[in-house]
Amino acid sequence: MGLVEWLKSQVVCSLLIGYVFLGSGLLVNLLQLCTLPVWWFNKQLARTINCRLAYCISSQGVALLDWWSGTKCTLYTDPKMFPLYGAENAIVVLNHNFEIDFVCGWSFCERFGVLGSSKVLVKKELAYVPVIGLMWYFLEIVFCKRKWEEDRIKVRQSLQNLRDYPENFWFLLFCEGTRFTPEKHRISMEVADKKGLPHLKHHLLPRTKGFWVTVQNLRGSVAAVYDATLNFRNNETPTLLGLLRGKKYHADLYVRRIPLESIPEGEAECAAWLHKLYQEKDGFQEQYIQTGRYPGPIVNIQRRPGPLLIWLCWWALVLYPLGVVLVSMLNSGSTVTILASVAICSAASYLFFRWMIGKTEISKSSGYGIKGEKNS
Ligand SMILES: CC/C=C\C/C=C\C/C=C\C/C=C\C/C=C\C/C=C\CCC(=O)SCCNC(=O)CCNC(=O)[C@H](O)C(C)(C)COP(=O)(O)OP(=O)(O)OC[C@H]1O[C@@H](n2cnc3c(N)ncnc32)[C@H](O)[C@@H]1OP(=O)(O)O
Ligand SMILES: CCCCCCCCCCCCCCCC(=O)OC[C@@H](O)COP(=O)(O)O
Repeated sequence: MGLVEWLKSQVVCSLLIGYVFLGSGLLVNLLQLCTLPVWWFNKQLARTINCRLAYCISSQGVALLDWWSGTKCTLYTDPKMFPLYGAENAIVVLNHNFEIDFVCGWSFCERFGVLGSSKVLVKKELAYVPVIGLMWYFLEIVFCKRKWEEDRIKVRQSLQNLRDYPENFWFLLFCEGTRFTPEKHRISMEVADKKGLPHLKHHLLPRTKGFWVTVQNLRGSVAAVYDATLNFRNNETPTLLGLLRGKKYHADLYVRRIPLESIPEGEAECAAWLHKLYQEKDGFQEQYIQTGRYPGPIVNIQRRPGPLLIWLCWWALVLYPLGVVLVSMLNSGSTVTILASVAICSAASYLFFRWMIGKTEISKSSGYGIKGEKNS
């Protein structure tokens, strides 16, 4: 391990990254709250401002992935479709096996210029995560309780609201509804048996209602579904903690563009279409595992410097006051007081950031998809 790698792996670096993320995030949240009056007289302007503000938060995840850890993201897709990515609204259907799949999603959004406006059908519990929750609220992200009877009206309404969104967006759907675990897989295959559906080897049985209601409500304002399959080289199971410690991974994403017109309108037909899509996705996963690559050609798309520049600005802006406080403490306080204050503040921010990271960990995944267990 070289000196730079060793430095990156030190807990103090993770602490500083967490501190910058929380400090800048809370500041952006405050600015987002200040946009509230703008919504009354110019909704589209308020939305555009909030896309830019959200970019200032989520681009830090991209900087962490692309620049700090140096993780490579390779895109397999039809080069003819390439010019459309980022130039149209799309629904993205992605497998849900990895703890950092959302960071890779952000990275691809950034490369195609839709990071600030990207959307997702997300579980309600994440609305209460500091920084991210409020950011998503102002981005009009669609929250669900994963209880269809309670969700159906709210989800439909939230989707309808997006029809006149002023920026191009990708709407991400993890149709499996929860992260893959062997137990959830076994149970979902029992459901597949009951429904007379073929077994999937690498995916949970997809939930179809969210997909159907999204297609139905965004038809006319979204041009296509991007069927996306993500994997990591060398059988890696990447983690956010790994990224924070500077560990480099290599993500491979296979994307197929499917025009929205080709998706059936009726609920049952749409559900059958999605089940077929997941059987195909399962085939791509199998091919990746066997051969280390996907069927399509590779399209080169480089990381961009924007997230790094913004991150550096945040470091300067957020660490400066911390430095001033430390220096004034050194000048005035007793050594014991200084050491105690530094230890308490470091421990508090470490625990807080560690709790947030816990939200991404599959070992702490919800009981959703396991019979009789609650969703959260
Ligand atoms: C060029 C580059 C292209 C792409 C780049 C890639 C990506 C970039 C894109 C965007 C990035 C943007 C943002 C990323 C940032 C952050 C995202 C982070 C993560 C958040 C993700 C989540 O929170 S996932 C959880 C929430 N989302 C979902 O759950 C979506 C899927 N779920 C649904 O659609 C559900 O239907 C529902 C939630 C709408 C409702 O759920 P509910 O459970 O109430 O109802 P269901 O109808 O689904 O369930 C009942 C039926 O299911 C059957 N059943 C029962 N048990 C199981 C089981 N274990 N498995 C499967 N099915 C089961 C049951 O029999 C019922 O069947 P019926 O036939 O009777 O309906
Ligand atoms: C520079 C540092 C940038 C780091 C940013 C990351 C901050 C962490 C904030 C937590 C964001 C939470 C996103 C979690 C995404 C996720 O993967 O959710 C899981 C759900 O789909 C399904 O949940 P489950 O049923 O529990 O499997």
